[in-house]
Amino acid sequence: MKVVKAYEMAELDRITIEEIGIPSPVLMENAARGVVTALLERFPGVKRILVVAGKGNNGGDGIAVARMLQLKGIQADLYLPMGEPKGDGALQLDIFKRLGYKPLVKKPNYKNYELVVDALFGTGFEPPLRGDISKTVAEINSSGVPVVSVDIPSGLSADTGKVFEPCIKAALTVTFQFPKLCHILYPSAKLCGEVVVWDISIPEKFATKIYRELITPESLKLPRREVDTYKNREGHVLIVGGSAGKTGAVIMSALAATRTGSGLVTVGVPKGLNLIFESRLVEEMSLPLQGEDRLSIFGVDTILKIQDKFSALALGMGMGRYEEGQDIVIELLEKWEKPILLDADGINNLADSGELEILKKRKGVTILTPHIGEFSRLTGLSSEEIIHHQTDVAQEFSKRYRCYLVLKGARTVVSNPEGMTFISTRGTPAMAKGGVGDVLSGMLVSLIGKSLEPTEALRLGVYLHGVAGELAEERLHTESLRARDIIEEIPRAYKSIENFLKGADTINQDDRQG
Ligand SMILES: NC(=O)C1=CN([C@@H]2O[C@H](COP(=O)(O)OP(=O)(O)OC[C@H]3O[C@@H](n4cnc5c(N)ncnc54)[C@H](O)[C@@H]3O)[C@@H](O)[C@H]2O)[C@H](O)CC1
Ligand SMILES: [K+]
Repeated sequence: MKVVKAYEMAELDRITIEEIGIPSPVLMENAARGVVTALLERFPGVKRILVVAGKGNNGGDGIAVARMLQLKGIQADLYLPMGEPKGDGALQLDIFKRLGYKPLVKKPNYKNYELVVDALFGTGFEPPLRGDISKTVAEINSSGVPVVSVDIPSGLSADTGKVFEPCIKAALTVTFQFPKLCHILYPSAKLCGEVVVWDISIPEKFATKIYRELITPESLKLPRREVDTYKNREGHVLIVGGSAGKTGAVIMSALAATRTGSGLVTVGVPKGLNLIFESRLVEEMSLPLQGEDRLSIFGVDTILKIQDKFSALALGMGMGRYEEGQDIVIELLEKWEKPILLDADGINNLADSGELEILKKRKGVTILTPHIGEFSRLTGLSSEEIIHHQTDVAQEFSKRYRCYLVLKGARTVVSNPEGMTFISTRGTPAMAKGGVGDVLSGMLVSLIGKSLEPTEALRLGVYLHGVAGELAEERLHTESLRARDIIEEIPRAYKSIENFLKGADTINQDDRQG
């Protein structure tokens, strides 16, 4: 499913109205019907509703909602704090009045209602809120009455994860045709409550040029093993990293790669620490590299000499940040010709070197998997800028440096050099713990090493990781989840996606998905 910005929605709207000929009041009628349906499903038996409507089309939707509820015998009072609406909203008010209903003449007491429908502003709103209407928003919020927002909670911008104050805090938001960025990205998504996306007859095919998409299970392709396959054909990945005090990162990546399906997994680690890895790993092999408590630059030659043995390389987990580390990263980016995934200190060392341009010169596939902090180091952008515009900044970086990016956060965004971005809404706050990123990099390099098309591999890996985290949380407890528990759930996560694709909907799609 595509995720849109306000101007894209307006354009889709325009094409539908002008080129297909569906009149705008029909779209408004569809929109209002969606709000009424979702509202009554979520709040069955509700009797006293207040609809607060603005002067634009969002207000028009609200007036239609009030009319539809009244016709069902539910008290739905209409309050127009900014006066009578224009355009299609005026048409709606006329219909409302012809049916014998009248808008309230005085400011209502919000507490007299069981539910407030917020139809003040939608996609036409440009924050921040100006004028007296700020007070109305604050009063609705402080009334404690649950709010259903039409399209977007009034006060938010459709285009970003940023929260603008004051802003309506909704229990339910009913949006039209496509979710907007504010419904998906944090922190704005927290103000939307449950999000329902309602079909209002805008054809999906008009949205092909939109570069943002949610990762949904039906869009995934699982790896498939031929009956006559053998271990090398399933990929042999090399995972390079580790330093004194940080050996666990490589171990977790390696275990995750095995569970994700690699035929063979080798860890490339400082030889001074090799015994630690040998004693913790069973199925995985180790390649002792030059270096005592961290990798030395001489290890690069050792790796390059046997490059042919491997299908992909992951670099950086627990390697440490140091000058020689920067040289290791740069030399491998230059000379390793197969797919390379850079994570953690691999990214930090690249950022510290300031040699990002080297990414453009690579022949093989390059994947960077930064979390917000690492991406901030890499780009100089503030954490807020990144979080609020996660798809935009990921897209820009991928296009500029011709690489794949997995930008990790409460939402994770995958972007490719062509500029497509994919958002995963799977996962849980329980996954905010050390080691979880190392597990992801092991899973991703495994799928890349199995020769899946890179965008497909990253979309699947990120989704699988989120589902495995949710399953671990369900089995254990939010506070108790360890990164290793996620590895243990990879098999069940695979199964749940497989069952879903077979048509048995056993996937745990909770309301975080919207
Ligand atoms: N295809 C669809 O999605 C459909 C959407 N519908 C609804 O229409 C709105 C968008 O309507 P629009 O008239 O463009 O804008 P709004 O109603 O959101 O608001 C415009 C209104 O607000 C004033 N304004 C703007 N910024 C501010 C500000 N900072 N402070 C105060 N006032 C502000 C502006 O001057 C206008 O008066 C969409 O969200 C849907 O709900 C259709 O009904 C169906 C098709
Ligand atoms: K609204």
